[in-house]
Amino acid sequence: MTAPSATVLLVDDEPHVRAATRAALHSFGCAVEAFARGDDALDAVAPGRFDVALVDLRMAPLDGMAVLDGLQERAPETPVVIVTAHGTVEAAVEAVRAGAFHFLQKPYEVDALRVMVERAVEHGRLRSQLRALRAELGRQRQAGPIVTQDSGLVDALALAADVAESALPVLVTGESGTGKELVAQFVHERSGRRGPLVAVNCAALPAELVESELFGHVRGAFTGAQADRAGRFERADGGTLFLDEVADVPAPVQVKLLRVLQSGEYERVGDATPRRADVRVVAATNRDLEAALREGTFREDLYYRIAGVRVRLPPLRDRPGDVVLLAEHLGARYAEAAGRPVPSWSDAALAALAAYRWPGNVRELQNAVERAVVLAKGGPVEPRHFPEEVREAEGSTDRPTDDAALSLEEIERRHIVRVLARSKDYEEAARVLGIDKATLWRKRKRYGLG
Ligand SMILES: Nc1ncnc2c1ncn2[C@@H]1O[C@H](COP(=O)(O)OP(=O)(O)OP(=O)(O)O)[C@@H](O)[C@H]1O
Repeated sequence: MTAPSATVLLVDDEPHVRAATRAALHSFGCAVEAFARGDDALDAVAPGRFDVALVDLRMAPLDGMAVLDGLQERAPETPVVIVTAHGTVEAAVEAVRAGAFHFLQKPYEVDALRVMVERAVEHGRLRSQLRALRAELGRQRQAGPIVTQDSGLVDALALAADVAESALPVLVTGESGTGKELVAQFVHERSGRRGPLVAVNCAALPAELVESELFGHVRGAFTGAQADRAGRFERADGGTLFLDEVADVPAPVQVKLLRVLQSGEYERVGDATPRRADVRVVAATNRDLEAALREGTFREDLYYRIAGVRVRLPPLRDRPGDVVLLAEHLGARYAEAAGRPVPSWSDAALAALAAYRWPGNVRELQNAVERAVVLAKGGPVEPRHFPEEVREAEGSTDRPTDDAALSLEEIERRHIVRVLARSKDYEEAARVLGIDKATLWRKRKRYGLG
């Protein structure tokens, strides 16, 4: 058997057929879960739990077609082989049309069963691989150039480019939506590594699953581990692993992470066999890792291992010159992908973009820009095409403001916002405003301008 660890779901209401099929499957190394009823079988189904399903067509209360339907809904990756009685080829063909992988006519030889299961398992594996590849391609297609004119960010990217070809880990820090994943792609593309870029978000996983997600597990390692499974390190072999929200790696797993970073060695959960992976790690966090160090929730040795090369991404509000640049870039890119004309921007729209604080950083800007391009229907983008909070950030929007009702302070704040948006750095803004940098800094703090 090519796939000795394949787990087969067997659904047949005849006890002797179940027993005989189970014995045959065991004899070529498969694990089997057998059910007499389709509804009980469907209750046991979860994505990735079975490598192949062998389903009898004629059963009650649920027949094979209904089980096929349920399987496609709950575990679309699992290939289904429909088993039919002699002379019911038409129904079997119908099942294949409805999405079954193939059918097997009773009575069949054990060898025919073996070949069918082997082919179905292989088919399922290829399908999963294809899906993973498509996801990777989608990820790569989305990645565009990193657009910035901020000198701090340019320096940080130059450092990332300098170390890209080495195997050194890189730590990318920045608020949510500042482009950490984009930097991981930037490093991977310049690394010359032929393997894939695989991403894992440690904060999105329940703590008890992080280890098995990173390193994989063997069948039976814990409840729900129905089959052997490769982890992200294994899948990223020869490539790059983007470890997002690294501060959320639970303490016991941090030790194992340190080990794989130092020696390339790790073990799957439930298996003592050491494995090796050649993986470059780009870690990211939007939290204060130094604070986590002080609090003792993040290991110091791991910190020094991953933070040797550090790329700091400033929040968008601290890169006022980037907002308009990015809006134009993202607007043109979106319009091109959506087959719409490249948008033009009214002055009021640009002023509104520049005045807003963008707590969700570039991701929020991207959403606002895409929405505006759609709503503007090919005409110039106006403030009314932005979400309310963006519209309201600037006084000079579509809604005329009664300037006479504003305090001097508010007028000063708005003027500073406007000048910051048009200046390439704080020095230039201070010059335009006719104040020194320290005064500008105090005013920025007072008005919450980054
Ligand atoms: N400087 C930039 N130039 C062009 N696009 C950018 C830039 N920064 C971010 N983006 C785009 O903004 C979106 C958010 O970026 P990304 O997903 O890399 O952020 P992140 O910091 O990883 O966010 P999170 O912490 O929430 O996961 C992406 O679509 C990315 O392509």
